[in-house]
Amino acid sequence: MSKFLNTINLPEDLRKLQPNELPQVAKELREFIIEIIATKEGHLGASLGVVELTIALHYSFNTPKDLLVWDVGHQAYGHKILTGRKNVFHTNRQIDGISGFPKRSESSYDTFGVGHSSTSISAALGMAIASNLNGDFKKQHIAVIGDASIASGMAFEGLNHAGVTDANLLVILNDNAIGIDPSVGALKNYLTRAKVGQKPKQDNIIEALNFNYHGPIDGHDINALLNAFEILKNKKGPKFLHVITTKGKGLRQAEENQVKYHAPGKFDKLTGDLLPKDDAILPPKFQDVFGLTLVELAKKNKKLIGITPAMPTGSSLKNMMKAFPDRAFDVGIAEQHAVTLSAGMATQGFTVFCNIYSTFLQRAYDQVIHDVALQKLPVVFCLDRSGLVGEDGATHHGVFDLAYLRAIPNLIIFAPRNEIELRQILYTASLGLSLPIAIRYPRGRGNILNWKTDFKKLQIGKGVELKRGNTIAILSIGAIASQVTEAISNLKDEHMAAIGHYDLRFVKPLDEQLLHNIFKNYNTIITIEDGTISGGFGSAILEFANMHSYKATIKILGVPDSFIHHGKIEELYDRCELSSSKIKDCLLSLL
Ligand SMILES: Cc1ncc(C[n+]2csc(CCOP(=O)(O)OP(=O)(O)O)c2C)c(N)n1
Ligand SMILES: CC(=O)[C@@H](O)[C@H](O)COP(=O)(O)O
Ligand SMILES: [Mg+2]
Repeated sequence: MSKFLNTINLPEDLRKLQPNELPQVAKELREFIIEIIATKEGHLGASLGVVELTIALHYSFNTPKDLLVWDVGHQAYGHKILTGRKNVFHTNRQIDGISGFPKRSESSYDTFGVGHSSTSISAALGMAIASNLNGDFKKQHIAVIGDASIASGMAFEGLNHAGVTDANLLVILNDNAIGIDPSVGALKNYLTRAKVGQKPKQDNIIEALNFNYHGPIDGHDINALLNAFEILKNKKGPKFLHVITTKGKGLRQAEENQVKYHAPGKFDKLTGDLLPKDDAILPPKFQDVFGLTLVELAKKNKKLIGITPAMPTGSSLKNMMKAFPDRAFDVGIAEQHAVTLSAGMATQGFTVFCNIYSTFLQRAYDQVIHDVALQKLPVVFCLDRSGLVGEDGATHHGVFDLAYLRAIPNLIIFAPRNEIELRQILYTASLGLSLPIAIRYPRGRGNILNWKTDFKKLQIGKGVELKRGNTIAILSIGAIASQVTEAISNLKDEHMAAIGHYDLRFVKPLDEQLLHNIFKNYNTIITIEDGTISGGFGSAILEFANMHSYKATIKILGVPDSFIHHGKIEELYDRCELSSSKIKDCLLSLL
C-alpha cells in the first residue's frame, strides 16, 4: 500500500515531506517502477539504481527552475513519476504514450532531450553559461551521468570546457561500475580505485580539471545525498559529486544479473523471474547471426578483428570476445574512436568488423568519411538496429543511415534481405574487399530457421529478381522485403501476376544492369526502404531514372521526413505505410 507516493504529483509535494520519510518514498517508488515495467517492459536496472538520487535531487533542488539533465535518460523513470507523469507511466514507450527518455515537449522538468549518451555535461554547461549571461547567478544546473557515459569523448569535452568557466554546474557521476555491459577502460579502473580510497587526493583527475570534487558517497543513502547537495549548492563554479550506486537496486535478480536486467522484457513483479519465452522455435536474431558467424569467420581468418563501442551483448560481439579475447574489443561508448581505431588496424592489413548500432554511427560520421572512405580503408561496418527499432523511439531509430552513407564516395552499402544474406555478406567481407562496406540490418529476428548454410561469396553490386511481373515493379532494400512478399501474396491472382519484386541488395553500387531491365519492362516503379525517404534508396533510384531519362512513374515508400516516435515496430511500419497491408493498399491503388 502506498503511503506517500499517491500524494506526490510534483516535486513540490515531495518537498512537503520530512527527510526521514524519504526512504519510504524510495521504497514505494521502486515498487511502482517494478510493477509497471514487469508488464510494460523497458529499461529497469538503471532507474532502480537512482531512486534515492532522484528523490534527493527533486527534494533538495528547486526543479524545474533549477535545471536537471539526465544523461542517456534510461534511468529517468523515477524522475518522470515524480514530475507529474505517475498516472501515465503505464504508457511508457507505448505508441502515443510517454517517451522512455526525457523529452522537452513532454514536461518542463525534462530540460533536455536525451537517448544518446554523454551529452548531459555539455548541455548543462550550456544552460549554466546562459544563466550567467542572463544575470541569474542563483540557478543550479545539474548533469547526472553514468560511469560508462562519462568515459565518452563528448563528456570529456564538456568537462574540459567547464573546468575553465565559472559556470554554476554540478556534475553527478552515478558510478555503478557498469554500462549495459561491465564498464571498460582506464577511467573505470581509476574510479574503482577511487572508491576504495586508494588514490591520494592530489591525484584526483576531476580536481585536476578544476572541479570542486566531493565524494565518493553512498548513492542509496538519502541523508548523505541531501548533505552533499547542501554543501555543493553553496560552492561557486564547476562541482563534481561522485556517487556510488548499485544498478538494479532493490530487485535481487536485477542486482545479480545486471546485464540481463538492463532491459529485461516482461518479468514477475514479485519474484523478479523473467517470464519464459518460447525462443526454441523462433528464427535467430540478426545480431546473433552476426555474432555467431563472426566467430566462424575468425577461426578461418587470423587477421579478423571485431570492435564494438559498448554494445557487446546487444551486438552479440560478446561471442567473439569470449572465443578470441585478443581480437575482439569493447572500447566503451566511443563510436568515433571505434571507427578510427578500425581504420588504424585496417592500415596494417587487418580485416576489421566494426559493429555499431545505426543510430550511434551518426556520432562518427566524419570518421567514416575522413578516416575510412577517403583513404579507401576496407573497414567492414556492421550497422545493427537499422531501420525502425520500436519502443526506444525517435532517438534510436536507425533510419538515416542509407541517406547519410549514400553521400560518401568509396563506400559499398549493403542491406541483407534475410539472415542467410547477412551471413553471406559477412563471409564475403571476411575474404577482403578493396573498399569499405556498410552492412545494415534490423533489430530483432528474421524468418529463416536454418540460417547456418554453407558460405557463398556474393558479387558486389548485384541485385536479385524475386518475382517477375509486367506492370508494377517493387524495388526493396533489406529485410523490409518480407513485408513486400507478404503484400504480394495477399493479392488476388490476377493482380499478383502484374507485380514484380526485386531486391537491389546494394544501395551502392547499384545494380545498373538490373535497373535498366526493370525500367524497360515496367511502367510503374515502387521503391521501399525502412529508412528516410529524403536522400535514401528511393532517391538513388530516382537519380538513376533521371540520369537515363526513364519516364516510368516512381513512387517512394519509406520513413517520411519527420521524426518517428516510439511504439512497436509493426505499429510504426503501419504508420509509415510500410506494413504489408499498407503496401497491398498502395499496390491496389496503382493497379
Ligand atoms: C552514443 C551512445 N552509444 C551507446 C548507447 C547505448 N547505451 C545506452 S545506456 C548505455 C550504458 C550507459 O551506462 P552508464 O552511463 O554507466 O549508465 P547506467 O546504465 O549504468 O545507469 C549504453 C552503452 C547510447 N545510448 N548512446
Ligand atoms: C538506452 C539505450 O540506448 C540502450 O539501452 C538501447 O535501448 C538498447 O537497445 P536494444 O534493446 O535494441 O539493444
Ligand atoms: Mg553505469
